[in-house]
Amino acid sequence: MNAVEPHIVSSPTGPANAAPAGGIHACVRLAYPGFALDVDLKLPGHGVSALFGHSGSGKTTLLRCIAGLEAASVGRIEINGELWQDSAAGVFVPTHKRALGYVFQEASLFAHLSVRRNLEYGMRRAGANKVSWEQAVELLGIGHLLERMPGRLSGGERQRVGVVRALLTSPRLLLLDEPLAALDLKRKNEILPYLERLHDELDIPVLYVSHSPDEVARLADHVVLLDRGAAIAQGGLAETLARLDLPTAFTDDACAVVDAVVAAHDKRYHLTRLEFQGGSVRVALRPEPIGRRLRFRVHARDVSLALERLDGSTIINLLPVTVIAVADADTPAHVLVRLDLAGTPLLARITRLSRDQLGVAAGKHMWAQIKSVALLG
Ligand SMILES: Nc1ncnc2c1ncn2[C@@H]1O[C@H](COP(=O)(O)OP(=O)(O)OP(=O)(O)O)[C@@H](O)[C@H]1O
Repeated sequence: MNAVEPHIVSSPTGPANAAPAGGIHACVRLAYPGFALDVDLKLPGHGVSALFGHSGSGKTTLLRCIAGLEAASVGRIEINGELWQDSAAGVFVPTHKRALGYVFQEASLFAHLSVRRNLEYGMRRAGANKVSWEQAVELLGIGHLLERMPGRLSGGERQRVGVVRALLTSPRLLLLDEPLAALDLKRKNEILPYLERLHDELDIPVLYVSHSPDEVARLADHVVLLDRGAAIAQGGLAETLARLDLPTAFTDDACAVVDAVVAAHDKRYHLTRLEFQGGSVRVALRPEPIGRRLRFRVHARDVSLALERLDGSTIINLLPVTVIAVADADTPAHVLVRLDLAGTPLLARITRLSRDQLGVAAGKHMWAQIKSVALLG
């Protein structure tokens, strides 16, 4: 992690050579002694794209390239139709003209200015705001903190102020570099709902660097796995998590993530039915109203397989699935099975013995028994 001061960057008027809108394209190369970054990313122009990878895999370096902080980087960077860099054409828009908000592990605020003055300082240097003051302050829930001095903020509050400050610069792209890394679990859980609201209520694409599979599962729509400066996978979150061909380092806690909608509440048994593409599951009664979107996670170790529907069982979530592929798991005793549930990917971790006894192989129709479902958020 590079310790750099956060930027407050202003909104550019927009380079003359802007191309039609169309996602984030970051094709970047940069070499340090002993490390080379070489990626070609095509990411959606909305939602949260998580950059995930081990320490030293190049996540921060990639963000710094996108922000224009690495003058030696070469390649092409285009953000929803705005060209920030095209080395072949000699284009390099300087950082202060890239409409981006950058939030680091620890938001560094001016200690002698109140939260309000810190935010106003950022705004003064920005142009017309895409996100209003009221909207940004409300989204991150910092209205009651505006007159405080930074020294009297908790770590989580500082980060929320840092995100508001970044939003008030009218970014076309938000770069969040492990914004929760310096927080303990309690503070992390306090701030995550605010980050989820960002995602749900603002149309600003976010690149989110994280080491934490939990954060990625909870916040990301899209994921990029970085390994030694290369993007070894990129794609939709559910699809990428269910890939069996990635190094075990990324899959030792294999799970599937499913986006669902609250479909029904059963007050008698205190259960809620969540519907998703290809099926539904029942979970302990949820407070959310019918129609609310919810994401849940199913660990591969919590999914078992049967040849027939086993109704004489205490497991209430039984789903018909098709086996897509079988691969080695984290121990020699187990295999990971990728399953398809009418378009929704699931993973099961079963023993090799069961694989052979039940003839688990690609194309086979089976029943998945889901022992536990974890709601995210
Ligand atoms: N200014 C620099 N000069 C030389 N090497 C650097 C420089 N900045 C980073 N590196 C090296 O580049 C590699 C990638 O670093 P980077 O900070 O991008 O990784 P990261 O994935 O963000 O790691 P972490 O999760 O620990 O923050 C590391 O090997 C690091 O030592």
